[in-house]
Amino acid sequence: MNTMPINHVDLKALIMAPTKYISRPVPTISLHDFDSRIDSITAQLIDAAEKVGFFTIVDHGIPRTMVDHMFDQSVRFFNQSDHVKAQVPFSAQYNAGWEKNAQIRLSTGAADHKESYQMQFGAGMDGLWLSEDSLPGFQDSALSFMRALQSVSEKLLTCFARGLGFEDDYFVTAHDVRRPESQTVCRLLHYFETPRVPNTTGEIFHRAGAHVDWGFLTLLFQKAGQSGLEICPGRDVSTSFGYGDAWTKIEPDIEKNAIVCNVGELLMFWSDDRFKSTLHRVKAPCDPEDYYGERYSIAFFNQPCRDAKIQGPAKKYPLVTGEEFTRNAMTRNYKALQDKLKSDEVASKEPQLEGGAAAVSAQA
Ligand SMILES: O=C(O)CCC(=O)C(=O)O
Ligand SMILES: [Fe+2]
Repeated sequence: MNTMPINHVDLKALIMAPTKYISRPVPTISLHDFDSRIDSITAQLIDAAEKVGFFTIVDHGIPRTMVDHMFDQSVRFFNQSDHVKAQVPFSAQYNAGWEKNAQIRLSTGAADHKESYQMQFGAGMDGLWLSEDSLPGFQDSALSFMRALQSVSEKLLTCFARGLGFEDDYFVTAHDVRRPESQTVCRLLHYFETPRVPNTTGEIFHRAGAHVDWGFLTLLFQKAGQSGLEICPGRDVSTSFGYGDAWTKIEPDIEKNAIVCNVGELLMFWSDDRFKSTLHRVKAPCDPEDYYGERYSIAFFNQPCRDAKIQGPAKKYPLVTGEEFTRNAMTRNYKALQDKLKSDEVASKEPQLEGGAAAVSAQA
């Protein structure tokens, strides 16, 4: 939810300036012996959500072989020709499907150089899976992986409910992926290799422009060596674009099979702003030490069911449904982007603002 007005600064110049980094501990939280340690895990999660908005979880029970298998499936998917992938185009209505170079971020006013494919659990995916003939076994593998992520997510949702003083199953029920109202999304991401030679046009090859996620909680897998994810630390910058601020790298930790988690705007809202959604990006490579190769990542966005009733324990904000929250976020971002494009005079064509992941700063 990018609620703050856009800073009218020369973003391009700031993006091209050498990035300032600070090191900042991003908590690592183990889920081992979850049932007997739930209170201690809850305390750690709450602390991380309040102070950083980003944390990693380990000992979550998803074997690395399963993660690697899903990355292999992702490579298989993206290796299909564009013509084939275009058979399952991104649908704004269902927030699912494939997009390429279509997600324009509010922070950059330009499209990310990437392609992504979003999958859901239910009927919203009708017609949005490639056929078994084109990609045998893909759908089964993806759904098994998504179910595994859902079960890890449910542990975290239970802790967040307990930490906020709700019944333990409160968030789990609101995010029930077996229901047709489910909006939870798994997103495969593929960023293209970036040329190392400085380009004469000055075009910046954004990977994922700075944004905050608007869902509840995002779980992200990275691949060994394919770095680039960065967060802009500090609570104060969580709702503005913070260019020029100091960033912190979140390197892939494959040895520990870590899942990177971040609080989305919805959890911030639902906690009456107690938990902070944090600005992050996949950096446009520009410094010599940056990673310029192609990058694959997998994000799982916990989203509430359309009919979930959303209001924090202190009722700081009026109650909204899951559907309204999503629609409001998209409308606000859509409008903000249009204003930005107008003011930047870069609106040479109508941006592709389908909503959801391929929309402005959506799911992303
Ligand atoms: O690819 C990544 O590492 C991050 C992706 C991301 O932030 C998003 O899709 O919301
Ligand atoms: Fe994100």
